[in-house]
Amino acid sequence: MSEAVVAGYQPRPELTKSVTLPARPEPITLKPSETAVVVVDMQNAYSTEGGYVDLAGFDISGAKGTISNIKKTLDAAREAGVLVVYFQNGWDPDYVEAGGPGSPNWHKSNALKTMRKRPELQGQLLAKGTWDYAIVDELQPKPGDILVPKSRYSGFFNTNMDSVLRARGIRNLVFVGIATNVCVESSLRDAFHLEYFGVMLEDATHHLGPDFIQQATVYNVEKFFGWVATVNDFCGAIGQAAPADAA
Ligand SMILES: C/C(=C/NC(N)=O)C(=O)O
Repeated sequence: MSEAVVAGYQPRPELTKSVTLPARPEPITLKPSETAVVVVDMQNAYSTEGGYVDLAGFDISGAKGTISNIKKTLDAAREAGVLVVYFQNGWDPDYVEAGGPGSPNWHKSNALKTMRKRPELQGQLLAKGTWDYAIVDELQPKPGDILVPKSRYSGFFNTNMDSVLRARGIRNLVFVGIATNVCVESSLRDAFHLEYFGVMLEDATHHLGPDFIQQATVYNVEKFFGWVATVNDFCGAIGQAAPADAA
């Protein structure tokens, strides 16, 4: 699987001015040209009624607010010249990439389990080319954004995410998306082990499961793997690097 760059990109002048993002456990300095916002799996599957996680029985009523907070984040990031990378989770329509019974994914994936329980859904959940797999309308990628398809929870596993980032000199990753406790946390942990500075915008993520699980990931990120900030703080800080102010 390889990444795709959304066509029509107009290169912007390189922005070198650093900004300080108020974050926990302490503020973190970000240079826009070395920072990317990573949008994790904002597909109909994870945030729209009738999508996979809704059909699997998870509560996604909070997803609407998450979508609008992500939109705000992306508007501010693009304005400041920050790279936007989308992860898109799923498999080929025959589910070869999902793995068979020899893969733990076959046993743990709630999408695959839901389709085994309801065979009429076979071919519809997280299959490339379907509505379920598509990025939600409100967050459609823009020219210059990068799309990284992935087939497991972490966006660094069996993808070229690391090369894509290293080729562009990216050192800081600002994570938004769904689900906080699954693909966001898995990717942020892998980012940490690959020497990236990971920030999670807590109000631009949403969890699958009881509310305490969101707090568990926030705790893990803040204490062990990275930094936690809010959408308003990110937008305020990155706004300081808008082109008119660029050094
Ligand atoms: C449970 C689940 C989470 N995905 C995610 N994007 O966090 C899945 O893909 O089955």
